[in-house]
Amino acid sequence: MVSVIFPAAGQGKRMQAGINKVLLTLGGEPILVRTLKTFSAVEEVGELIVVVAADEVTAVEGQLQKVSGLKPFQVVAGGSERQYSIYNGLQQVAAAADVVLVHDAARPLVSVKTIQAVIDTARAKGGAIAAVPAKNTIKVVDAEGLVVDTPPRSTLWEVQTPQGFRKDILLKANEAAVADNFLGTDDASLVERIGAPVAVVQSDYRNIKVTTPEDLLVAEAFLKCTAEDETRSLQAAAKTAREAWLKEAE
Ligand SMILES: Nc1ccn([C@@H]2O[C@H](COP(=O)(O)OP(=O)(O)OP(=O)(O)O)[C@@H](O)[C@H]2O)c(=O)n1
Ligand SMILES: C[C@](O)(CO)[C@H](O)COP(=O)(O)O
Repeated sequence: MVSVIFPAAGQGKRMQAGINKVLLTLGGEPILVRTLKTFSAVEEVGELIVVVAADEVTAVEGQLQKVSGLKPFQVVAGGSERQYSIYNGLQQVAAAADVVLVHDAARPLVSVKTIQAVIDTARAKGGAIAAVPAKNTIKVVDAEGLVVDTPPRSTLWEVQTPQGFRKDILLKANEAAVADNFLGTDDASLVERIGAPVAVVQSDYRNIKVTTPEDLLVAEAFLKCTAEDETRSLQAAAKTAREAWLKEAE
């Protein structure tokens, strides 16, 4: 059985909405609800553990009880950092779970295909993370703002969530991070530290983390055009327009 922990206890400072951004509406429903519905569509997922700020637990629980079609869920209080929120969620994982996924509640456009691939790869390899190949050249920059390295782009992936691990591995990695006072920006970095393998699963560029106000615009646009065949029809329309433009110049 797969348990999924959803860190949703952030303050959404960069969104500047004055409230927890995962409660903002996207395409007519709260970001958090959209995210939970997608995971509920995955057969192997057995429980949803939603981690919110302590003063939001009761309200979020009440609202989620009104949503139909969700897998069994619990709402628990988070911590001051994403990693601490996940650690709190981990304490609640059911004994029957063999794989635990962590997924930012703020990534509502994740696909069922990516979730399933992360589950399968985590079971096979121990750890798996959704990611996309870097599109831009990435530089390593020192404290003075000088470039110190340009890693080959073919080796660089932009990491997303879900990130999935066999339960024992994720628990061990979190305990080690607590013991060493290590704070990572994603879950895999904790697992890498204990020497366990983490495999990359190619996701898609739509699985954005809604972070700043313009991300809401982008996410709404993606929602209007979710299926791959719709992307292809956009590509075809762009090609036709280009041909017309070139013809006009003749
Ligand atoms: N103490 C925290 C901080 C973040 N998160 C969650 O981790 C995810 C990714 O974090 P981020 O996008 O940085 O969200 P915020 O912390 O809300 O944003 P900001 O940094 O702009 O305040 C979000 O779903 C957020 O709710 C969490 O559960 N607990
Ligand atoms: C885990 C993550 O989503 C991978 O891209 C990201 O590192 C979360 O970072 P944030 O600073 O909490 O937004």
